[in-house]
Amino acid sequence: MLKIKDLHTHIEQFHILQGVNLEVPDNSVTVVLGRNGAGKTTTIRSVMGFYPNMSGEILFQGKSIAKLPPYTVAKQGIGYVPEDQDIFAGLTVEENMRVAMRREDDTTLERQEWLLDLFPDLREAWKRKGGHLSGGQKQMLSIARALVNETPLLLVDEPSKGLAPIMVEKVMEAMNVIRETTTILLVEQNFIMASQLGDYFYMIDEGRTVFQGEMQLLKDDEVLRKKYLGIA
Ligand SMILES: Nc1ncnc2c1ncn2[C@@H]1O[C@H](COP(=O)(O)OP(=O)(O)OP(=O)(O)O)[C@@H](O)[C@H]1O
Repeated sequence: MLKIKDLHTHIEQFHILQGVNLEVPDNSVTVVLGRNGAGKTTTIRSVMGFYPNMSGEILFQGKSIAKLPPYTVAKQGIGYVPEDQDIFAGLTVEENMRVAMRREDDTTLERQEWLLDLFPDLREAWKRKGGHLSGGQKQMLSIARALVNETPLLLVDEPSKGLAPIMVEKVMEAMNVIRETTTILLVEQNFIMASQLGDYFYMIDEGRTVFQGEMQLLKDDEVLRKKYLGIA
């Protein structure tokens, strides 16, 4: 679904990514792990086309998307849920959904219904303004917005960040349903969530891919987890 080869990204004068290699197989959940500042968010944002000052190859369904601007990347069918949730505080949940739609046809409205079944909290908060939602509801809305259009690939940046445990649970349950129809690339520091959802992992350290494999490998390898994640 997605292939990243030797990605280098500069932000201003800084050489942030210095060789990220990553593959996301169809119908999988692939998790990007690494310490704070390792380059996980920059990797996802590079795929979305936020940094024109990059080199390397980014292939989505076999087609190069490197250096395309974010709206073009999104239109190819890549949904993006940023770390800080891109919802409009002054618009209601309903309006936030409508703004995200590329078309208001039956298929899109059916997808919206499916998303509201997946996140009943959003149905309940339908007429509430984005700014008045809880952190968990904002995260759900951000995910729903990214998925309301035809989206073969979803990039999600730390969906559990700052959420109460009950909300983490709800988001994780929803992701488990979403994975049945959507390939996912997930950045996640919460190792419980990462290890329960992930089929494969990539470890990024100092802007480079340093390790990769099936998630089971990492679950079984305490030394590796300690070395790169600082957790036992
Ligand atoms: N706009 C920017 N200007 C300068 N440096 C930046 C900028 N954005 C990110 N960086 C630096 O790039 C490095 C990678 O940041 P990135 O956000 O990708 O890390 P991360 O692995 O996602 O970590 P975190 O879990 O803390 O979000 C960090 O050292 C960060 O300080």
